[in-house]
Amino acid sequence: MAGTGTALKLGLNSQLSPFSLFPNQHCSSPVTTTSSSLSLKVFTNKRLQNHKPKAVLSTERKTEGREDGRDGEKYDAIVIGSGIGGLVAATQLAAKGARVLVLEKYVIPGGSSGYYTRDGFKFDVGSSVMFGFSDKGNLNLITQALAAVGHKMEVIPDPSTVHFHLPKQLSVRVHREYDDFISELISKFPHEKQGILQFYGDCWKIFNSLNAMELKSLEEPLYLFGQFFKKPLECLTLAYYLPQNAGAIARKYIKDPELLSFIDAECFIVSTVNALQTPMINAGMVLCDRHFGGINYPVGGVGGIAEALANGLVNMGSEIQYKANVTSIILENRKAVGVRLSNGKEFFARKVISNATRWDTFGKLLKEEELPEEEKNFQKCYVKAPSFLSVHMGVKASVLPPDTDCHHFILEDSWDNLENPYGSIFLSIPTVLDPSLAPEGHHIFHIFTTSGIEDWEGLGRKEYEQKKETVANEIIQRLENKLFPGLQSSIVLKEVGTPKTHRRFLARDNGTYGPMPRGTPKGLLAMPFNTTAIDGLYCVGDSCFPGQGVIAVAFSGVMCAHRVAADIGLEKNSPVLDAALLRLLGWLRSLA
Ligand SMILES: NC(=O)c1ccc[n+]([C@@H]2O[C@H](COP(=O)([O-])OP(=O)(O)OC[C@H]3O[C@@H](n4cnc5c(N)ncnc54)[C@H](O)[C@@H]3O)[C@@H](O)[C@H]2O)c1
Ligand SMILES: CC(C)=CCC/C(C)=C/C=C/C(C)=C/C=C/C(C)=C/C=C/C=C(C)/C=C/C=C(C)/C=C/C=C(\C)CCC=C(C)C
Repeated sequence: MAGTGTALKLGLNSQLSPFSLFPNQHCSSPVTTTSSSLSLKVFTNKRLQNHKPKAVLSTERKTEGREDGRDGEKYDAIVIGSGIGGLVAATQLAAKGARVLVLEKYVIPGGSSGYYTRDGFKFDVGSSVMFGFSDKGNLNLITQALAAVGHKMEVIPDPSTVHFHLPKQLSVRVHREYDDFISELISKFPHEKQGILQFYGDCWKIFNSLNAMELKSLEEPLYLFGQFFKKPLECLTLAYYLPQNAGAIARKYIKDPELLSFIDAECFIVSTVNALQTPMINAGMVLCDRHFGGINYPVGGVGGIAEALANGLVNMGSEIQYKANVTSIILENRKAVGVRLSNGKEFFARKVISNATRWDTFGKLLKEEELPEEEKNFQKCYVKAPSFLSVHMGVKASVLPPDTDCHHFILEDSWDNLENPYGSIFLSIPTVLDPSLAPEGHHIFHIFTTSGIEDWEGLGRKEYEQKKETVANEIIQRLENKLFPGLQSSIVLKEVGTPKTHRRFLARDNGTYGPMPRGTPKGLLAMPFNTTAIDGLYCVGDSCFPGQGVIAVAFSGVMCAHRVAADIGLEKNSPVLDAALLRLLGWLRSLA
């Protein structure tokens, strides 16, 4: 690593372009790693060995034309975007025997679950808290997604999910062991012991029901009815909780307003809204998986997950192309048949799956089309959540008190600020678990807080840079005051990303963090699944059921792959039951 002074200078000056969260191709960046990421791995899985690898690095490497995707049905599916949602859909389909083409706008896979490197530090772009990464149960969807392409990642168990630092000096550590967490919470609210046990007890009812089921597409009737037949109690439990929210259930058992605010903070992490707006199924899933399978960090960083999935996809004979910016979805007779890139190239397939958000899919990739009723309903119930400001820093290790946890949530003075822009701060220090991510004697601080794009628009370049510096420094100062004395002076590298950064590099409308209910939702009832009103077009990712979160989008990918596989004849299907179920689901959504 360069000397400390040099690194700081680089961090603050030469690399802080308006969109400096991500690398350009001249610096130490994922670009270098991409080519090696496409190198072949030796798999023991027999079926993978039979596939001929076909790595395609960029659109320049191939000449494509209309006939390429169409005649002979070369591609069964095209996936727009390689976020975890898109990659899981693609790899699951490939594992079922489909031929898939993934088109990614950026230079590496992963979207919000990507990474970048600077001066010996390896930063996760977004997600650092990994659910679904254990080796037991049915809900370890990340482990399963990797296994489907013959890959297993080494993980480091996190002894706690998050350390909450809340108003009135309330400090709660969410221990990996459920009993330790519950005892700590009860010790802070002894008068609410019963309420605490009942609320988290309901969460376990949901988790255990989910964990007992085989997870596939809820839009596929043969599977859904089969599950009702095999696991009636579990399905009825889930159906009961499907339209409910965590806040309403918490209020049945708990009266203490401070404890209810704590439950709000628990839910805010999951959904960026309070408990009254958080679907109970999602709360149950997350608040229990962290104790059942635990939170596990992949050795080498989160970016390795997407790289392994992309490698696996290629090893199974499917393709991924980078720097492939899809600008429109091609329709024929109101059926999606292919996509067009910004360079004019066209690709065709039997099905098109969009991992862009529903706002981007219907607002940009299909902008000529009138918005279908279903999407109008979705937009009536859900708005784009604000984006976020992120600060990635390299700091001297001496600034960390002994036994510092990996993940922190900080809300200092008033519960009223929980959902306000810049109100609460998320901090991950992944080097606590995996020191290899930073040069010796250093740690990574990955800080983020909610922020709307409107705060960052209409500024001149200099003003924009100054504002980034000012806002980031305020956040850092708050962390220094609350937890890390001397933080400012321990920084050796700093990169600030704004909502504009996230809009540009993740191609998400307004840089949104994901969908957020407009009012009080009926649980998950209004959340659309993967099919759309356009024949042949499917959506996947966080604007689909069950919403935001890496494990949530992985589930969305599993569901999408199953529905598409049934539609192209790789899984059993029943067109008559399909039509009936899709109508029933549409009607249920209209009740929300
Ligand atoms: N745990 C955390 O700290 C954390 C932080 C940030 C994000 N996340 C999670 O990650 C989830 C997002 O996953 P996702 O799979 O829905 O999507 P994503 O936004 O991660 O990925 C979408 C991908 O599609 C690509 N793309 C979009 N439009 C395109 C186009 N027109 N042409 C080609 N490529 C295009 C983007 O470049 C990106 O790589 C969010 O729900 C969020 O919860 C978690
Ligand atoms: C169909 C009908 C009508 C009915 C029937 C009934 C049934 C059967 C049902 C069923 C259902 C199901 C299966 C469901 C499922 C679900 C699921 C799986 C879910 C999941 C979810 C998940 C989630 C939500 C997740 C999330 C996560 C997140 C968001 C995370 C985040 C994190 C962060 C932000 C980090 C933080 C940081 C710090 C603190 C630093």
